[in-house]
Amino acid sequence: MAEDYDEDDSPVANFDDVDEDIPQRFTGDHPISIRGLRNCFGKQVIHEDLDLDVNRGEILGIVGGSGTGKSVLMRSIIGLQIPDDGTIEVFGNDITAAEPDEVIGVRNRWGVLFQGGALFSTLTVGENVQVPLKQFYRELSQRLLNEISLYKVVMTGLPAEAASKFPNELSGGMRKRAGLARALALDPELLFLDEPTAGLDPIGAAKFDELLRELTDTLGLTVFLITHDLDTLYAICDRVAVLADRQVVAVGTIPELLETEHPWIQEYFNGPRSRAAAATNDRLTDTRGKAMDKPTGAKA
Ligand SMILES: Nc1ncnc2c1ncn2[C@@H]1O[C@H](COP(=O)(O)OP(=O)(O)OP(=O)(O)O)[C@@H](O)[C@H]1O
Repeated sequence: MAEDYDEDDSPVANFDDVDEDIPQRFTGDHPISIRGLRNCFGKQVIHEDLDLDVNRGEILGIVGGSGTGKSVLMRSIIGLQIPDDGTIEVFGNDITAAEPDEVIGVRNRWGVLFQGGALFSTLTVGENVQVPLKQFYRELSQRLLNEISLYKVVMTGLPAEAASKFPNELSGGMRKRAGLARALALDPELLFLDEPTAGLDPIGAAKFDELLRELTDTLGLTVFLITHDLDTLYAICDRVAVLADRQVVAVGTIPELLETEHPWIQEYFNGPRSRAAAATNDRLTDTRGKAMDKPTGAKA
């Protein structure tokens, strides 16, 4: 992107040659495709021969008992954990075999919301959102950075004033939204979320879920969502992938998962908490209408 200057000598972006910088959106079926993944820490084997395809446009929930390797799987896909074996294709590129330059070209097409939000406490919310923008688009003027970050903040349902606040001046729910605004800074096609509703009260969690479903549909995102929250699984996930025994042992809609005989799946989805979540979701669907509440891509 070429640099230009406005009347007060601030550099402004020149978008004439911007097409060269922006990759085409991925049009294949599976923005993420994993085969034969193996991850170990010393003698501890976390994943062994793990396969997974994520469908374009879906919200895929990732569940599994504590320590089954959900976060390690996410870290492998975004290049923070080098696998011992296997291939991980993101947008059709095998990132495990890619040169660092190639990984950078893919990295600006995803956004990540880590557990806890991971905002920089010494930066305002707006400045936090500007961090990835500055990293990938060094030519953007401060004026444009301010405008883009404000737009992202408002898009996640925060008031405009939140952009000039520091993270510790916000509630837990607002901090999650601020983290989401930063994850969306680069207009990603893929969004990774690690337990985004952990620590939120049920109403705050339900509102965050609604926002996530709405943004996924309007922005055409594909979402990889690690969660323990059964309400989230029922309310917004198109499919759920279950990690157990070092692999993805099943992936499908919740009714499809219930047809499998895996003991962890039966215990998890047939337990009282799951039945309560299913009943709540059915009640909401009845009250507000199927079209509003059911995930668009859901088969169930
Ligand atoms: N950097 C590391 N070094 C050594 N062991 C690690 C490292 N990161 C993760 N592990 C181990 O890998 C296993 C899987 O961890 P991971 O955080 O992916 O689990 P998880 O499924 O996300 O768990 P939870 O639901 O409790 O968050 C755990 O036994 C953990 O101790």
